[in-house]
Amino acid sequence: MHTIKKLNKISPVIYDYLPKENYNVSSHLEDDSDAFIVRSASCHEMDFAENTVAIARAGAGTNNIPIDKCTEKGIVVFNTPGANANGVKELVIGAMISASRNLPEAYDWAKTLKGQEGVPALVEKGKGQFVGGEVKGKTLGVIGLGAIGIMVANAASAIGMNVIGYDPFLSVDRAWSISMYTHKAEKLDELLEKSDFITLHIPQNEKTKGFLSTPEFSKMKDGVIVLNFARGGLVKTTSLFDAMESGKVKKYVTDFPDDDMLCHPNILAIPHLGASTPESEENCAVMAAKQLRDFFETGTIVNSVNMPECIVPPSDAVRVTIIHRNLPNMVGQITNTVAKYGLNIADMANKSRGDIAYTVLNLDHDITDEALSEIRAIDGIVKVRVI
Ligand SMILES: NC(=O)C1=CN([C@@H]2O[C@H](COP(=O)(O)OP(=O)(O)OC[C@H]3O[C@@H](n4cnc5c(N)ncnc54)[C@H](O)[C@@H]3O)[C@@H](O)[C@H]2O)C=CC1
Ligand SMILES: O=C(O)C(=O)COP(=O)(O)O
Repeated sequence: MHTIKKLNKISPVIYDYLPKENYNVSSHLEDDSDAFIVRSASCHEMDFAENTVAIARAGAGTNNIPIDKCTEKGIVVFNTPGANANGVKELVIGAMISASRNLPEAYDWAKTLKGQEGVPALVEKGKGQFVGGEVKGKTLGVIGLGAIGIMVANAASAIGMNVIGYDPFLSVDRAWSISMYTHKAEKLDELLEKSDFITLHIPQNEKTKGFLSTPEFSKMKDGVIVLNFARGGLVKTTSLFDAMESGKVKKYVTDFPDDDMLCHPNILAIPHLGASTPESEENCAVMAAKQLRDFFETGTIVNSVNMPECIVPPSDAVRVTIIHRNLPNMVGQITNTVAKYGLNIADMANKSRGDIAYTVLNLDHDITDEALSEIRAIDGIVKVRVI
């Protein structure tokens, strides 16, 4: 029985993929669970137990997980790339149009007419104060052409916008799905200088914190609308407020508001709803549950943010999975130890990613605790598991 602690509310569809005969999935487990499934709850303060082998982020961003600490401890961190991208894309397009057409202000004003006489006439008389531009023919700058950025770019092209994308790390696979109408900027400045709307779709990490700050705002067009459905820390708040004060930024639309943004007249503050749709929640839960189950039952690793991809088919053999440092002669030492105990390796896989590597051995016979202890004692071995 594997224990999987839920750190957030996760779509119940996970139980279809993690049957209760083999998996105890609950939010009431102790912190020494074999694995965790999480959305946005912070795991930074957690101390992980020796038996913890995986964390599945049912979503895209993993800045709530201490990735380096997990790698040190041989904990595989998964995410679910693309599973909530459509949910975010739809909200970005909707919020962009809402901001341009002054819808939040208009909704609030319409409510003030409640109880007055002749509402239809008052509506006609007052509507002029909310005139707002159409997005067709305007330029949208998309920073980050990953799962979400590409969908936003393509949807914006489809409603007649000119789109400039910027992503110096664009993968070849992703490039295939970008509409031919998206102009790819070589330099961020080109996007900043030409865009009427700018939308952020990059991860938040040490390199991207404060990605938009005073130098970037100063290069933007006057009256630009900036959208942030990625993470709050990507925009330096003091620079943003200065840019709003000077009229450089007309509106800021954010899924990650902090206290001083909540009642600001030119900030559309959304309570992190990008992925909060039944569809996205289900897609993420299914993907996370499948990845955990594959990992527990076969040792397969896909969509990990800290370990190499390694797809190993199910097998009746005794399987030993080993996470270890990516150093010369690690595999040699492991296989020598196995041979010393008279065990034959029927099949094996070995993959690496930076400083870390993963070896999977299929053995013809059961492995003894003594042999396992000897493998664990090899310098550079991080985690050993028998399936
Ligand atoms: N509001 C919400 O509910 C949601 C927010 N997100 C946020 O959106 C982010 C992006 O999500 P996805 O598109 O699914 O991820 P993704 O990994 O598919 O795409 C991220 C893209 O950003 C690019 N990138 C990284 N650093 C960059 C830089 N310095 N300049 C330009 N491009 C850079 C990468 O090359 C990649 O193409 C997530 O990391 C997460 O923080 C994701 C899902 C839901
Ligand atoms: O997937 C992401 O990165 C998100 O921001 C979605 O977060 P959530 O799962 O809604 O807490």
